[in-house]
Amino acid sequence: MTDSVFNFELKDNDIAVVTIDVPGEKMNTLRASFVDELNEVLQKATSERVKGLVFISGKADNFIAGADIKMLDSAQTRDDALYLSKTCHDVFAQMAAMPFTTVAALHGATLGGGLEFALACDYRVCSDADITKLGLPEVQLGLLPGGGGTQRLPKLVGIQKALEWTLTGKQVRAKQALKAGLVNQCVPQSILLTAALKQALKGKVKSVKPKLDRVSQLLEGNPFGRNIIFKKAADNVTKKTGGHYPAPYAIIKAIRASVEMDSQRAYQVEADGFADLCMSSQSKALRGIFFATTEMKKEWQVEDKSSISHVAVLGGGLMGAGIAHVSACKASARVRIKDVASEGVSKALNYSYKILSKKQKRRILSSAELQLQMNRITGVTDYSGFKHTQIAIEAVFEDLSLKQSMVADIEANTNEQTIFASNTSSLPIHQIAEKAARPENVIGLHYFSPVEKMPLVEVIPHAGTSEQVIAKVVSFARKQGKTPIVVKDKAGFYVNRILAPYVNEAANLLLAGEPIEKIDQALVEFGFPVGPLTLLDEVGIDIGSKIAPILENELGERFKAPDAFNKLIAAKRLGRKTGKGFYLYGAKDKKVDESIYDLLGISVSPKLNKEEIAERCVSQMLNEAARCLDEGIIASARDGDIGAIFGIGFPPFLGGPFSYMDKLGAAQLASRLATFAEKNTAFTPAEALVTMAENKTVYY
Ligand SMILES: C[C@H](O)CC(=O)SCCNC(=O)CCNC(=O)[C@H](O)C(C)(C)COP(=O)(O)OP(=O)(O)OC[C@H]1O[C@@H](n2cnc3c(N)ncnc32)[C@H](O)[C@@H]1OP(=O)(O)O
Repeated sequence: MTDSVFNFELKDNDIAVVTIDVPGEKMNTLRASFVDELNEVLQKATSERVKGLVFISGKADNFIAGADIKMLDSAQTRDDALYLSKTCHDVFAQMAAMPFTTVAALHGATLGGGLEFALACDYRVCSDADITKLGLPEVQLGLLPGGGGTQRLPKLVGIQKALEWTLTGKQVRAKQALKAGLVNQCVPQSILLTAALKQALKGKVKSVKPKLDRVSQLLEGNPFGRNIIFKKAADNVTKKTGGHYPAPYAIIKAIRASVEMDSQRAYQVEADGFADLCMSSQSKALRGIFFATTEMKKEWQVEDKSSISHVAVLGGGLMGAGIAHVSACKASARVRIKDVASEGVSKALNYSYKILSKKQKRRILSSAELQLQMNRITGVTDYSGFKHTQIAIEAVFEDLSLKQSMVADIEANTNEQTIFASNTSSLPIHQIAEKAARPENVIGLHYFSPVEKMPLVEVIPHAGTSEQVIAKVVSFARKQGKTPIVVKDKAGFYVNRILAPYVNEAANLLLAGEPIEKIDQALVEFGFPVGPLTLLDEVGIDIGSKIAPILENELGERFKAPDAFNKLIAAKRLGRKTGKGFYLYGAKDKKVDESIYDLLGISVSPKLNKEEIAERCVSQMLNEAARCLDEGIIASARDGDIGAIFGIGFPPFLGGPFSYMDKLGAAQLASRLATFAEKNTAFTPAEALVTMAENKTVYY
C-alpha cells in the first residue's frame, strides 16, 4: 500500500492513468490536504507530455463520495469554508485547462465534490452497475455544491434539470445520467478502464449543448423564460420547506449566476454561498444527522454474516403489505404473507405491485426486474411453507391474546432459530413473549406508516431476548433500508411516547377554542411536515385513542387523552380512512369540518399566537424525550434525535429534540414548563431537566 492518494502510471501509448485511492479508507473523499498532490500529478502529466489522462478509483464500490464532511465540519470560520470552496475551484479549473484530454472513469458513488471532480474532466464514462450513482447531495447537508457544481452542471444538463437535482440532492443512475448528458458514455464495469483509455487516446471532445426539448430550449434560452424558472423554483422551495433552510435559495442564486454573470463573479457567488451555509446552524444540524446515522450503522454488528433470506409476514393489511414490500424489494428476501383470508393476501400483493408499477412507469425498473421482485412474494392462508422461515413479522390487530397465539403458531410451524418479531405499537413485548417456548427469539419491530417511505424502525428487545437476535434484527432492518434504534420495552416505546403528549396538547388547545387549521399551521411553521391534528387524522383517531390508555396506565395521568376523542369515534370520525376526522377529505384536498366544533361543544375563540401554540405542544414532546433518556428508553441523546426526526419528522434543521433542548438551554425550558404547569400539571418539568438546569449541563 502506498501513502499516495493519486497514483500516477504512464501507459505505453502516452496515456496516464491516475488511480484515486485514499489510504486506509473504504470510501474516497476529498480533503484540502490532497491538493498539492493532485497539482503534482497534473504537472507530471504535463511535463511528460501525455496525450491523455484517465482518473479512476482504486476502491471497489466508489469513485469519490464528495468532500470529506469531517473536514467541512472542522471549518471554524467563514474564511476557512471560503478557502475550501476556492481551493476546489482553483484545482478543478486547472484540471479543466489541461492541454491533454482528461477522462473520468466512474463506478459506484460519485457524489458531491466527487461529481464536481468528474465535471472538471473533458469526458465522463461510467459503469452501468446498479451501485453507480451520481449526484450533488450537498443540499441534504444544508450546503450547496461548492466545487463548481452549480456552474458546470447547468451547462451539461440544462438549468431545470440542474435545479431539480441540486435542490433535491437526487442521485441518478448510469442510464439516466447518460440520457441527460451528465456522462458521455455508459459501459459494463469490466470494460470501464478500456473505454476510458480509448477515449483519452481520441483526444478532446467538443463541448455539446444540453439535450433539451423545444419548450425547455425556449424557456432556458431567454431572460424572461429563465425568470419564470427561477421564480417557480424558489416558490416551490418555500412551499416545501417553509423557508426554514437557506441552502436551496443559495443554490438557485448560484445556478442563476452561472447563466447571468461572467464566470469569475458567478464562481464567487457559489463560494460565498458555500461559506455562509457551512457556518449556518441548519447545516451544522444536518451534518450532525449524517455523522449520527453513519455511527449507528456500526452498532449491533452480527457475527453471522449470512443475511436473512426467508421472511414470513403475518397479516396482509397496510402495515403487513408494507413490511412484505421492503423485505422483498429492499432486503431481497423471499417473503410469504399469511392472512386469514385470501383477499388479504391479494391486497398485500397488489400493494407491492402498485409501487413497483409506478417505478416501472418512471423507468426506474424494467418489467423483468418488476417480475423478479414480485416473484419473491407469495401468499397463503395457512402455515404451509413456513419451515425455513428465519423471521416472522406479525402485523395483526393490537390484541395481546391474538399475538400470543401467533407466537405459539410460529413456534409450531417453523424451526428453533425462527425469530418472532411483533410490529405492535403499544403492547409490551415481554407480555407477547410470556407464553413463548423460546422467548429469547421474541422481539418488537415497530415500523411507521407508510412502511416503504418512513425511514425509522424501533427494535424492542424484552429482558429475555438474546443479543444475537437483536443484532440479527437490527441488521435485517438496515437491509430493508431502515434506520433502526434499539429502545426499551416500556409503554409507547420511544416515538409514540413523545408523540402522545404533543398530540394531547394540540387537542387540549382545540378544546380551549383554538381553531384546527391554526394549530396545524403553527406546528408546520415550526418545521413539522404536518400538523398534529392532520397527523392524528392520518394515523386514525381510533388508533391513537387505543394507545392512550396503555400509556396512561403504565406512565401516569399526564398521558390521559381528552375524553372528546370518544365523541369523534362514536360519530365515526376516525380520520382520513373514514373520509372525515378533524378535516373532511375530498378526492384531492381536505378542509376543516366546521361541524366538529359543535360536536365537541367548542366555541372557537383564539387566544394564543402560533408561536405560543407551537411552544406548548413542542415543550410537551421535549419534556417526555428528556424522561425517556433518563429512564433508558433510548440509549443516547443521539438515538433520541434520530428517532424523532426519522419517526415523526421533528424538524431536521433543529437537529432533533435533544439538540434543540441544548439550544434552548435546560434552565429556560424547565422554567417555561414550570410556568405552564401552574395551570396543567402534565407540564411538570422532568426531573432530569431540572437537574440539568441546576448543574448547567447539556446533552451534547
Ligand atoms: C465542496 C463539495 O461540494 C461539498 C461536498 O462534497 S459535501 C459531501 C457530499 N457528499 C455526500 O453527502 C455523500 C455522503 N455519503 C453518503 O451519502 C454515503 O456515505 C454513501 C451513499 C456514499 C455510502 O453509503 P454506505 O455504503 O451506507 O456507507 P457509509 O457507512 O455511509 O459510509 C462509509 C464510510 O464512508 C464515510 N463517508 C462517506 N461519505 C463521506 C464524506 N463525504 N465525508 C466523510 N466521510 C464519508 C462514512 O462516514 C463511513 O465512514 P466510516 O466507515 O469510518 O464510518
